[in-house]
Parts: sequence; structure tokens; C-alpha cells
Amino acid sequence: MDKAVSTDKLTKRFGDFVATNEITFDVAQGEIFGFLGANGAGKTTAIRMLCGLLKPTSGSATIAGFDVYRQTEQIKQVIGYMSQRFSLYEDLTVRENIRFYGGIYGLPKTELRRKADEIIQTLELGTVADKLVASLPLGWKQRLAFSVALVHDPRIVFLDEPTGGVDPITRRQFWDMIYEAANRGTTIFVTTHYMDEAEYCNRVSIMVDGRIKALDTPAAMKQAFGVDSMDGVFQILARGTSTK
Ligand SMILES: Nc1ncnc2c1ncn2[C@@H]1O[C@H](COP(=O)(O)OP(=O)(O)OP(=O)(O)O)[C@@H](O)[C@H]1O
Repeated sequence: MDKAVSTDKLTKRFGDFVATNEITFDVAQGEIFGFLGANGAGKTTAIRMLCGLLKPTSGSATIAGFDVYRQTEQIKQVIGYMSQRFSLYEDLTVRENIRFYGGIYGLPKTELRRKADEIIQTLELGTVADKLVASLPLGWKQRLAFSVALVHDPRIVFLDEPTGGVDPITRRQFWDMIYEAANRGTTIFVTTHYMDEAEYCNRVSIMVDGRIKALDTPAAMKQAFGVDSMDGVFQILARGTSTK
């Protein structure tokens, strides 16, 4: 398997508290991997380590073959990142945001112009290209933020609750973009609190109190727990309650 992410007993302690506790898993190139867990389970801590932003306490991990302890600069070149908290500049226009992030990722000027035109055309944002991002509906902002996270053609993109606060149809449109990126070979590493979205992933892991409690395809997990939805699996594992 061509591995986009590989971890072995990856651990992060904050003093005596173990936020991420010996997590071990692989993600294949081009896979859509759902990284689930209740609030405080340790997902963001794990993602920060995988992006090279937080040094692990122990264990190992590689991203596209690069080591999270020693090769953080190379990791930043091959990943994209999008979250609810860190995203577009509201006081820049659509086009300015694309060019700003493309510039940060080191794209040359001609490529920046080409990418900006391409994204604006694909997302059908022609009429608002020179409007401030603040004026766009949230769903449009999310689709634009996703395109911006992919502007430098990363091998893997980390999406931390990318679709919070929008309706199911808008979320479905966002997932169409995720599938298109995965079909082009980009690995998708996504956290979500929406269990219908967990069903869209190739495989899903569920974290509880810093540990990975289950990792499999949604179909295999539902069968193993004898429930008919990922929500049912999540209730049993993360909340310790059975829906049956
Ligand atoms: N810098 C830090 N110092 C001390 N504790 C921390 C630090 N960062 C995170 N934690 C703790 O680690 C635990 C895991 O946090 P983390 O943000 O990784 O969870 P999460 O699964 O991403 O949750 P959420 O879904 O709410 O974002 C939490 O109890 C949090 O308070």
C-alpha cells in the first residue's frame, strides 16, 4: 500500500494528561479517511502532530514518507489544511484569498493567476470574484476554503470539521468536491461530527479518550456492532451507550 499517513504508537502528553495515546494506523494515498471522536478525544492534537506543528512525546509517524520529528518543512509542502477556525481572510476578495494562499505555498505568479481563474470558474464564482469573502454565504466560503487548501496540489489534505453550520444539501455539495479530489489521487483526512458524513468515508477511525477504539470501513463497523448507522456505532463507542 502506498501510504499517505503512517503512525506507530504516536503519543502526546501535556504534563500528566495523555491527549493522544499510542495511536497506530495507516492511510493509503487517495483514501478518504474519517477521523472521528467526541469533543476532547484528541483529534486536533493528533492532526497537529501529523501536520508537523506539534512535537510528539513518543511514537513515530510519517506523512508521504516524511518524518514528523525531523522533516516538518517537507511535510508542509505536501499537505493542505482547512478548518472552521483557520480559514479564509474575510477582508480580502475571493481572488485575493486564492492568490494570497497560493503565494504562501510558493506558486509562481503566472501559476497563481491560472489557478485563481480555474478555481473561480469551477466554483462558478465569476460574479463575486472581486467581492469580499465576508459577503459570501457560509457554504460558498467552505467550498472556496477547500479549493484554496488544494491550490498547491498537496498529496494529502487535512479537513478539521470543514462543513460545520451548513445544511445537508450544501454539505453534500462539499462532499462532491471531496470525491473529485480523492479521484484525482489526493488523500483526504477529515474530522466531522456529522455521522452521515462518516458514511461517505472509505474507512473511519473512532477515538475515545486519546485512543483509537475502532478502525474499519463504515459497512464493516456497522456489521461488527450490529447497528444500521454510523451514528449507532458512535453512540456505542464514544458515548458508551447502546441505541438498541
Ligand atoms: N496545549 C495543551 N495543553 C494542555 N491540554 C491540552 C492542550 N491541547 C489540548 N489539550 C487537551 O487535550 C485533550 C484533547 O484535545 P483535542 O483538541 O485534541 O480534542 P479534539 O478531539 O480535537 O476535540 P474537539 O472535537 O473538541 O476539537 C483535551 O482534553 C484538551 O483540553
